[in-house]
Amino acid sequence: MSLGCYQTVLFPTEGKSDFSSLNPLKNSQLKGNKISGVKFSNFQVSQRRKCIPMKLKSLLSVDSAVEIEGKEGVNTGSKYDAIVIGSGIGGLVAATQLAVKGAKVLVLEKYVIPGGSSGYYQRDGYTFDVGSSVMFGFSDKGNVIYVLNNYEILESLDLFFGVCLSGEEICNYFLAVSLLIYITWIQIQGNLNLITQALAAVGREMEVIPDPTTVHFHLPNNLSVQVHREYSEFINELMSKFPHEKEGILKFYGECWKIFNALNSLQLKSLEEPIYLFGQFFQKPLECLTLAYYLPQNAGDIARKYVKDPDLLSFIDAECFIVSTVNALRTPMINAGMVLCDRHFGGINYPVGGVGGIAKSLAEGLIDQGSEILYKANVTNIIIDQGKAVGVKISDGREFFAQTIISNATRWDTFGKLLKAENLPKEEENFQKVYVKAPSFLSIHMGVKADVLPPDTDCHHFVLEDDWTRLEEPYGSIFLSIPTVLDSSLAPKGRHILHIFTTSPLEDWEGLPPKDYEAKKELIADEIIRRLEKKLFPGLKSSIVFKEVGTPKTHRRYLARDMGTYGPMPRQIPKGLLGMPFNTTGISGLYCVGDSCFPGQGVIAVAFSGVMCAHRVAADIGLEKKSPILDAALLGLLGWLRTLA
Ligand SMILES: NC(=O)c1ccc[n+]([C@@H]2O[C@H](COP(=O)([O-])OP(=O)(O)OC[C@H]3O[C@@H](n4cnc5c(N)ncnc54)[C@H](O)[C@@H]3O)[C@@H](O)[C@H]2O)c1
Ligand SMILES: CC(C)=CCC/C(C)=C/C=C/C(C)=C/C=C/C(C)=C/C=C/C=C(C)/C=C/C=C(C)/C=C/C=C(\C)CCC=C(C)C
Repeated sequence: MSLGCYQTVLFPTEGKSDFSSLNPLKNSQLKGNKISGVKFSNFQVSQRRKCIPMKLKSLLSVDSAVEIEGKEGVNTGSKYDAIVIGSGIGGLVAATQLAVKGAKVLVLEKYVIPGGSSGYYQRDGYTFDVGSSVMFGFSDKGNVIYVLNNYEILESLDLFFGVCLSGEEICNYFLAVSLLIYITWIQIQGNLNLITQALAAVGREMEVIPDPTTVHFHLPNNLSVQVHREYSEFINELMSKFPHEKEGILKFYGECWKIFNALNSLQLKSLEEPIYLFGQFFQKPLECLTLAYYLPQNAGDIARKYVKDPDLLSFIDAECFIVSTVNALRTPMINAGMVLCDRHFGGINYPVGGVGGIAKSLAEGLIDQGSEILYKANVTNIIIDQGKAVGVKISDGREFFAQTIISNATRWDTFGKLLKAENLPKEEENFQKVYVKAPSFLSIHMGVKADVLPPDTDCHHFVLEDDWTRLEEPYGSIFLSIPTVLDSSLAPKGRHILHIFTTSPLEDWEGLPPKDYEAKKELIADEIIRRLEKKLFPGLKSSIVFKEVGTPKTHRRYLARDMGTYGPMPRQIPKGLLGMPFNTTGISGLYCVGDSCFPGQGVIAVAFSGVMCAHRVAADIGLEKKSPILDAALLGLLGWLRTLA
């Protein structure tokens, strides 16, 4: 998840902006305004995971990437094609995509390094991911040959004949056919490896380590499920836990594959750009209609069509919760389809050296394209002239101007802080009616003695011990990532990293005197560690050699997200993705990108939002085809559709 932990003990004062003391790069040297010489230890890739699909190139050397221009370096009066506020993955993808189309872009980042919730920090020889380490959309499967597996074949046959055949009947009857088709290669476009594509667009490539298990669930009634990379292994394991629901399981996950395959076959660009959108409908009518059909639907409703067992439905809730912070009934089916299949299609892959390398590589690539990135640049206002966004002002008083302004701050921050309240467009009012801020997180970054982990421990765990009703409650579910299982170079020899997080509202942490605040952090962290010790790793507490606890206040401050929120979540049951705004806003020249835009939370989701945003902006500044009449018609139609959500 996105929430990072910077040491609140060191930086307890809200609003203080002495960034020199916050340098997360303990091994780097800050030379004036330029960060240089970040060196990572030798990358020792676990031999257990042999397959390394991509080659390491220019990873994590920020000598040229993190070029921080000084006051004199950036020409504040010059006109850029676009200014991007914030260098989260959403902002960086929008910026780099625009830069490769020929735009001159300036990214303004409040912090000292890029990445936002996908950043990193270093302490005592550990390299910690600020957010979690589960990377979707990061495979080499793009424009590839794709193999159908048995379950998809059965599902397609079932669809084709329009009948409900039992799993066993189908298996016997079509075994021979199925085996034949199994080895038939079917050419489809693979387009969902968006992180890989975003890096490749600016000539970057990262070595990744395939994760054999996306997540290991430890759930009530001693339900333990490992989500194996291989789809058939996962489905077999799930069916073995719920043998009476075999058919329902195949049908629910089969429906996810229909969505995934439709998505994966489209060329992904802005759904707000009519020439592209109509073109896709023309080229791939079935796929587009499939997506249009699922657009207003939620995963929980579809699961209930096929599944009756309450524990299995709760399992599907947990599957959805880890990617949307809400249960399946409130998770858009398109998003569920995307994540529940990509983990088996491209698989989850961890970048060697840590997640922070993605943002660094994008920032490097941006500069290579002739664009600029300025750190310690806290945007305080978006400048509006005659109803159009024309520039921004940063906290030291400097102003920058551009044809378009793209905000990677959340919509609440953009419209609540960077613009005056009277500028709140109707569309934003609607958004705030349909979506609320998801709670923030408590995160614990730890270094532990390696021998506390049993051999073959999985990298990611989700723990909810006794009571399904606690799934969405604060401190109810525990997320745990151990990235050193995949990449041992992230910690000193003989140590592992444990990154633990759980939902926590900001309100729990406000108004406490510093001593009570520290005591509360220790108390809650201890309880979480005790639960993990009991469930997973006996002796955990005594194995801790390093520990830092971040609270919602930490996240609000260092990620610049209102209330430290993880992202938007629907206020009530949503109509799938229908109510989620795209990138244009009610203010001419102002665009939003990131997790409060379609399709929502998640690194791959914000990367898609960046791709969409760059396409729409490029059309508006004349770098892509555009039709003003069709634009007006489509934007009107989409605005109207959103009011139905
Ligand atoms: N797979 C995972 O587990 C994982 C890990 C990390 C992050 N995430 C996802 O990433 C998503 C967030 O990505 P994102 O791109 O929307 O944004 P982000 O919050 O990660 O980044 C926004 C950036 O904008 C900067 N910023 C904000 N206001 C600013 C201002 N006024 N002036 C200058 N800079 C400013 C912040 O410092 C930050 O760097 C989350 O929804 C989360 O789901 C997921
Ligand atoms: C326009 C109209 C109206 C219509 C038309 C139709 C069509 C064509 C449509 C289309 C559509 C589309 C293209 C769509 C797309 C979508 C997408 C791409 C989506 C995506 C999504 C994604 C996501 C959501 C993701 C997420 C993720 C996440 C959040 C993650 C997280 C993770 C974590 C937290 C981890 C955990 C950990 C542990 C367990 C430790």
